[in-house]
Amino acid sequence: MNPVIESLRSGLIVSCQAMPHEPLHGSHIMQRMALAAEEGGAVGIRANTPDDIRAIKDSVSLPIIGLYKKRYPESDVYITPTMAEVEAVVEAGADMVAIDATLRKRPDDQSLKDVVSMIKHQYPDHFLVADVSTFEEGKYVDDLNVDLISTTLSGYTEETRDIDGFNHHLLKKLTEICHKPVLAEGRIYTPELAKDCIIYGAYAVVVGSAITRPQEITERFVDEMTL
Ligand SMILES: CC(=O)N[C@H](C=O)[C@@H](O)[C@H](O)[C@H](O)COP(=O)(O)O
Repeated sequence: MNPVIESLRSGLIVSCQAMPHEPLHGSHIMQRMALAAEEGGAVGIRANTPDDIRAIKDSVSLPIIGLYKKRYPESDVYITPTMAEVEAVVEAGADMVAIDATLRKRPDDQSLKDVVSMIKHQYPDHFLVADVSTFEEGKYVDDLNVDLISTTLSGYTEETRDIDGFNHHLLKKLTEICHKPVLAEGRIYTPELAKDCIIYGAYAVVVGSAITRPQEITERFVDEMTL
């Protein structure tokens, strides 16, 4: 296995993301978050937008899963939706590129299969992370030329919107059938759950909000304290 992928095994990947409406938005802040994650023992960083990726690349030596969230009116696909965003993520210095790997209509009307082959053809040295929401999507993409599969979108698509919390069931099913390493991602709020994900067979665990979104962390405390 490639040393970059190998370095992620059984480790914690910290997603450092803040959208424009969030209090911690800003590449400098995400760079500090990523530094803190590195200091704490993370094995990788997941980051959104070319600016954040560049800033993090400047000061952190961990491999970066880059993505670029962009909304197009004609499609619900927003995680690195077209080749233009893939190119921007690669140019910014990401080692891996995460894309929406659901079977939904894409903004440029390309099929997922074609997008995956284009990316691997154009960027053969970059690793491709397929963000899925269901078992069927994971099974489908496992046969394409992707390097890792992540449970990122479970709970965020029409088909899965009733799923609340981390989807253990999806992780277990994917780790059973997929030939590619599977990342556990999405609403993993505790170290205990992250450890369980590794026990269930996750190759590595991606944690975002529980580490890097203090407004959400505060909210969970406040909710829990409401008698
Ligand atoms: C659904 C979607 O757009 N997820 C995004 C993907 O990059 C991020 O907003 C999440 O923070 C990331 O997946 C980590 O998940 P969590 O923050 O729940 O630990």
